Amino acid sequence: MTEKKAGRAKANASRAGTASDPQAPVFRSGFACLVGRPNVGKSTLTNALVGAKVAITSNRPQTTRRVIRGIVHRPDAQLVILDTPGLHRPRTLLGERLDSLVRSTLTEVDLIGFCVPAPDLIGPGDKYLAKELAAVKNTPVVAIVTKTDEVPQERVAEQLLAVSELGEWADVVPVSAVRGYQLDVLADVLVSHLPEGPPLYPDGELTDEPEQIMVAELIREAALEGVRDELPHSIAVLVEEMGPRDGQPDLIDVHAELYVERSSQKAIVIGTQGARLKDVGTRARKQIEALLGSRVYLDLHVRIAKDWQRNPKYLRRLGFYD
Ligand SMILES: Nc1nc2c(ncn2[C@@H]2O[C@H](COP(=O)(O)OP(=O)(O)OP(=O)(O)O)[C@@H](O)[C@H]2O)c(=O)[nH]1
Repeated sequence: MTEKKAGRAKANASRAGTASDPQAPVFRSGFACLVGRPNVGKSTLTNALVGAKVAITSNRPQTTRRVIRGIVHRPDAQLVILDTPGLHRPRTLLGERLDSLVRSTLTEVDLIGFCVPAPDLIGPGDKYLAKELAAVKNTPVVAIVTKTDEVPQERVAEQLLAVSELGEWADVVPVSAVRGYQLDVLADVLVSHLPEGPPLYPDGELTDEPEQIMVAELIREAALEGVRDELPHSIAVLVEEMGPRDGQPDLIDVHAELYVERSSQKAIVIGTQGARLKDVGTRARKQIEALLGSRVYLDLHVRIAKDWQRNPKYLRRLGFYD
């Protein structure tokens, strides 16, 4: 069953027995997915729309490797956002899998948000994506010009025009996730393109991403802070075990492994006499405690998994399936 159908089945099951009322105001629901080059602000926008930190942001490209959902609950609608990794031309096996993940996601959603940052000139990456999106039939695409706070009004206007010329968009909306500019307008526009339907998830639920994956992403984010360019593509985190400690239900033990590809990278992550790893652990623990609302003991090990990005065995262990 596809994700969309599974969601609908879940929703229908929970509403069985409810008589339909012809006078009831229209409720819309569905899945939207934000695509765009790496670093264009998809995660930040997801967080801003959802109003909680569910996707991981960083000023490094391609930190989002998994589809993470945020759910916007409104009185008139429910918008489930799939936050996709940056769609890019495949370079490694990992890249190919990301792309097939993104492509299959695109065909299963009700709506696509195509993000293009206001400050950057339209480049080959945006054109490549626009072409990909044109091939996705029967799904409305809303073009979103992001980071408008970084440039003057005239530049925003220029970019709106340039983006409009890139393809057939259902709407074009400028927005600043950081300033909260036009977020409500964007939410209205996105919702207007959703089909009528009942809520897909229970009220109050922000994300159904398994907690372990979110915890792994928080550790990865902490490990990436302030490191050199080569590392982001080479770090992966796997949470081996997570759960309340025996006899201490208010303390959650998290055992995680941080994979790098080479011993030189291991040295960078660990730092002089383990100082950096200790710092990464402390920062990650605070984030995890905030996420889980509980005290956390974080046990973090660094391992070398040579060429894990090209090794199907490691990719499977890290949750990237064929
Ligand atoms: N000034 C400004 N910066 C923004 C805005 N939105 C995002 N950013 C910054 O842009 C950088 C990238 O944002 P992300 O949300 O991680 O981008 P992404 O598209 O999800 O990136 P990937 O996960 O690599 O695909 C971060 O440093 C954000 O703080 C915005 O509205 N204004």
